[in-house]
Amino acid sequence: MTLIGPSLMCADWGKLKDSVDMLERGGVNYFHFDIMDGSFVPNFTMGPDLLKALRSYTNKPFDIHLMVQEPERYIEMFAEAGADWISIHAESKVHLQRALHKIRELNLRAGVALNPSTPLSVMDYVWDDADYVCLMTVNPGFAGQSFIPSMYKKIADLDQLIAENGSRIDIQVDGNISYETIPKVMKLGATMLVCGTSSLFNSNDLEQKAAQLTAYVNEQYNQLSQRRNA
Ligand SMILES: O=C(CO)[C@H](O)[C@H](O)COP(=O)(O)O
Repeated sequence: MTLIGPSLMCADWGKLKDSVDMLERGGVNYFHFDIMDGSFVPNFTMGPDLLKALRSYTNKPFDIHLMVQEPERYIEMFAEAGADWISIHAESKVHLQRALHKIRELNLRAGVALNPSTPLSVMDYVWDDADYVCLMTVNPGFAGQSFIPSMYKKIADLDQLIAENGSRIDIQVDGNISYETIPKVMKLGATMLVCGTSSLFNSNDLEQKAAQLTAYVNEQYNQLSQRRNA
């Protein structure tokens, strides 16, 4: 199964609860929150109070992408606010292994997020400490950018490394995940899609958009499974 997670930074913040309701009715699998500190990335977004405000309205997992300079300082804060999965950037000021361990100690799924230019070798000694890798397919900080073409090879390389390591890590892709890029990233091994302006948040009828996207992703998944089993 390939999971769809709307990137809530792309939603209308004046109607966030309604957006969450509509997206859930449309069949999305999790909600993705981009947390930006104005330092690791040149933008500001949401914080733990926003998670708390939305937590009671859905049982779907909250996926927290910490685009912050010192993520280790905020893991507990977001766990208490309702996070289920937390990814931290390998490029931030962090003891990566310790931070991943800390996330898992809180019974959450731990993710490593990588900027487009960061080599996959940063995963070399933490394969056993992570549950997913969030590959940024645009430079982090802003929605509405173009997919960086060299990221196709990076997804394929990561998929191969995961197989070589016998690991069960999921590949999440984030940035310009659209009807055009989805078949390609899924074919290369992506199992978690972060969906923003390119595929979901370009209409007010979010339920219909989510249902259409869910049907499309499921169809792609079934086609891929058939080809792999043929
Ligand atoms: O992480 C992000 C930006 O840093 C957003 O989640 C993502 O870019 C949003 O999707 P789209 O590119 O389709 O607008």
